[in-house]
Amino acid sequence: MASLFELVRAVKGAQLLGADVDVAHLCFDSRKAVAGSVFFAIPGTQVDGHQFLPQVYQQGCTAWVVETLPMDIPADVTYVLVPDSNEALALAAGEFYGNPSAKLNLIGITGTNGKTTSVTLLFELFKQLGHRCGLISTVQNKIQDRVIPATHTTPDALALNALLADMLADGCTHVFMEVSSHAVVQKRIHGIVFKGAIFSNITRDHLDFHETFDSYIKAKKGFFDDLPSGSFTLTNVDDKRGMVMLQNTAARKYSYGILNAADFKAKIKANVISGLQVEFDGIEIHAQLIGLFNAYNLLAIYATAILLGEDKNEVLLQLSTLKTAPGRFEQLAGPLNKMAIVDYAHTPDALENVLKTIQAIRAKQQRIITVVGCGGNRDAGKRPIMAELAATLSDVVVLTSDNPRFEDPESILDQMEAGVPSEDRIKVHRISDRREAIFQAIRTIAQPGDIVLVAGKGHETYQDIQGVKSDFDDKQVIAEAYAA
Ligand SMILES: CC(=O)N[C@H]1[C@@H](OP(=O)(O)OP(=O)(O)OC[C@H]2O[C@@H](n3ccc(=O)[nH]c3=O)[C@H](O)[C@@H]2O)O[C@H](CO)[C@@H](O)[C@@H]1O[C@H](C)C(=O)N[C@@H](C)C(=O)N[C@H](CCC(=O)O)C(=O)O
Ligand SMILES: Nc1ncnc2c1ncn2[C@@H]1O[C@H](COP(=O)(O)OP(=O)(O)OP(=O)(O)O)[C@@H](O)[C@H]1O
Ligand SMILES: N[C@H](CCC[C@H](N)C(=O)O)C(=O)O
Ligand SMILES: [Mg+2]
Repeated sequence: MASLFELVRAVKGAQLLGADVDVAHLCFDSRKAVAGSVFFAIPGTQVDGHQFLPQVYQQGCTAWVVETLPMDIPADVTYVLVPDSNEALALAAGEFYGNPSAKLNLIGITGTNGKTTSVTLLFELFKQLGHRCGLISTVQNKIQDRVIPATHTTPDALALNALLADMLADGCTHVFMEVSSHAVVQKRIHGIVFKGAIFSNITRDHLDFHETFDSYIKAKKGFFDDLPSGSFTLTNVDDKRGMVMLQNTAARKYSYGILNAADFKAKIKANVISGLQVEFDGIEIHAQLIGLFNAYNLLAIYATAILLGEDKNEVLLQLSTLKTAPGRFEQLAGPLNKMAIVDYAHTPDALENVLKTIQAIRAKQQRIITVVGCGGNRDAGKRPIMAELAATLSDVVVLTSDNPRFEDPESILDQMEAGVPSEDRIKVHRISDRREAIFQAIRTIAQPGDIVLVAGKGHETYQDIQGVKSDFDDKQVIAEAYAA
């Protein structure tokens, strides 16, 4: 139980009307409201949560947090009027769970690409260094070795604080989490105390939500703007917006880079099929991860570990043992020397990086066959760009579906195909059924020794068609194609 007044005391401009009450739960979804909950009415992207107030009242919720006053307020309701109910929810959730973030070494990473890879590697590294750790990521959440399924890259404020409290209760000292741009805008991380914040890179994505690239940049920058002076920031100075991110932060500023002057530098000695040979602070290591972009991920991880006070030699020793995150550049060898690579590249930048990496490490005679699609009800602007990149950087392309959601798969493919340069049309096939596309690519199009990149879904285990998620796992389908 907690007093409503106590829960919202940190919310600027909150006006409590009515007698203070004890609440047993916090909730922002009428479908989960139970008697004794305080209900936060949130204006969303689909509906306005305020419209569910009469319903939650019927369900026994007589404590409300609202941004606007409803017409009729029953006499037994206590309500708090706030300027921003997302912000109020986040602060109340922190208070309800005892502000666990402040008692953990919590590291957050934002950026278009590399978040899951980096937090997963940090989590594994710190476990190997002897710490008890938590992980919050797109693929999964983990408390040491216990898996808690993830529904979002960054959970909502309530789920996030509950998870951090569980991690703390379990004895975790270090937690590594992804911070999505949606989470910053929707204040899912408001009030969370980060010890460190990392910026990986920014390129186009999510413009369905943010509308312009500038507002997407501002959303990511908001993460750093809100950090207190006791935290540290670590930014990629080789990214054009790396320094912009830190312009208004009160936190200590550190940088990493391969091309430009930085506090933490790496030198690439070799980038081959078996991994990377990289030099950090004058010491060369072999890493099992492949591709230049992973050198950036490794450098950010190395720098974070040093900033958290870990021993340099011990960190470098462990870095070389780390393996790729699920669905990130996973290689699956097949019969006739065919090789499939499953990668979560679902943005133009990621696809370009992955294809350039494959070009750099392949043997001359190996052709690249790319199977790729673009998600429905997501940034449509990336569709022609991704198809163009696939066509120009591969020998053969199979355009296919990737979670069409509520859109017509053929219309998504039309938009992708429009980006293919006319001279590359000849290379491009179009098979909207993803299973069929993978089978064709592996069994019919690939010749012995060829490489098939299956991009966009990585670790995902479903295909979302019209809101129905059916089992679909690229790795599983590849294995079936190999065995057929
Ligand atoms: C666009 C977006 O981020 N939407 C998130 C947002 O929902 P919303 O604003 O659309 O909410 P809404 O449906 O309009 O409802 C408004 C309010 O009414 C409430 N409601 C609604 C219906 C009802 O019957 N009763 C009720 O009380 C809702 O609980 C909510 O409080 O808040 C919800 C609750 O926290 C999230 O589940 C939802 O994620 C949706 C499912 C989603 O697909 N989000 C994706 C885009 C997302 O968040 N992605 C990022 C980045 C991914 C990455 O690149 O890695 C992530 O962090 O996962
Ligand atoms: N540092 C990086 N720079 C550019 N591309 C990268 C980097 N790291 C990984 N990638 C590419 O981006 C894809 C997505 O990587 P990852 O899942 O780590 O990113 P993410 O930021 O978590 O993405 P999401 O926003 O979907 O959660 C990878 O499969 C790979 O193709
Ligand atoms: N978290 C991102 C990932 C997209 C991955 C791709 N497979 C898709 O479904 O579009 C999103 O929801 O936009
Ligand atoms: Mg992620």
